[in-house]
Amino acid sequence: MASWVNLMETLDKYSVELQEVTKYLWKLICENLGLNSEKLASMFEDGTQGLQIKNNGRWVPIKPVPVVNIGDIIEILSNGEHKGIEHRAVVNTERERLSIAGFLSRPGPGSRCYIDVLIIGHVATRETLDKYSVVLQQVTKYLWKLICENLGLNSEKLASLFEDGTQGLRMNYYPPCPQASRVMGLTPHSDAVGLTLLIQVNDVQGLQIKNNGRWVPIKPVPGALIVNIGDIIEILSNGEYKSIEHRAVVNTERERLSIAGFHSPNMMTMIGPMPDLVKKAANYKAISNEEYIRLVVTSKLNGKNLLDHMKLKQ
Ligand SMILES: O=C(O)CCC(=O)C(=O)O
Ligand SMILES: [Fe+2]
Repeated sequence: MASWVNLMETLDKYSVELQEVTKYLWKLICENLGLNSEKLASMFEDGTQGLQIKNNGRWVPIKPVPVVNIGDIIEILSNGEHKGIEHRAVVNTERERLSIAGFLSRPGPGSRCYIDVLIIGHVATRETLDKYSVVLQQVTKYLWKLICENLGLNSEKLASLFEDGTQGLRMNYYPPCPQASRVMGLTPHSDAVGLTLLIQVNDVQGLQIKNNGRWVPIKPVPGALIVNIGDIIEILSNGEYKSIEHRAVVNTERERLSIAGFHSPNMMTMIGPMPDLVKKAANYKAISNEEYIRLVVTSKLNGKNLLDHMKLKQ
């Protein structure tokens, strides 16, 4: 399966194709403005630095690579947890500088919005990611069935909740760090979704899971999918399944890549214990999926703290 998404190759292609797309955009802009497009494109070949972002009150210059800025809407939706990034552009004494900003917005309910974000302007990987997304959905379907059988539920129960749900793909890139023991690639957390299917793209070890209070490294096995139980399955199963706390550490010499496929139920699903599984008492409260998402985006990524908001005191 990993051969379907060779991330290194994909990222290389992405960078080349992004340049192609940019060239195409220059052409369109120039046509619109009646300018010489060759001349404009040549100005971008080695980029001019000009963008600066504010960090701890200081202006930090950003190299001319594609930049993603968090916008004000995300700041509002996340109730200030993620801050819209203050930025400015300075001018150069000798060279002119141009930039293009792409604004990403969610194209309405549906399962493909994150994938669309990943491939904006990048037509070549649409097919690869589409294929990969479908394979992941097939694998989860099989897993829903197994989990239902384990829990003594109707075998279609979970599949019906997740069928029109949300699927998100995140590609994680961890650069090498000479002081690897002093930094964390990804802070300890459990995934707020139902199930995560993860591949460790290259053979650099980095994923660790918490078992009996100790961090256990997960060895990368080529082509293997790692299945992480997320918080939603813990809640729906009334605690029969426990979500797994995990983190990613970095390597001193080698970069590391992973792709996480997140699977959440459809928006109509109540996030609470399934009635068939409440034998004595519900261990978690039930809230709408919308409220749950609000809780997720306003909570800090910190171990399994999200579940503290959902647990009912017995
Ligand atoms: O990089 C990894 O192995 C972990 C990624 C992860 O936990 C996540 O994306 O939620
Ligand atoms: Fe995770």
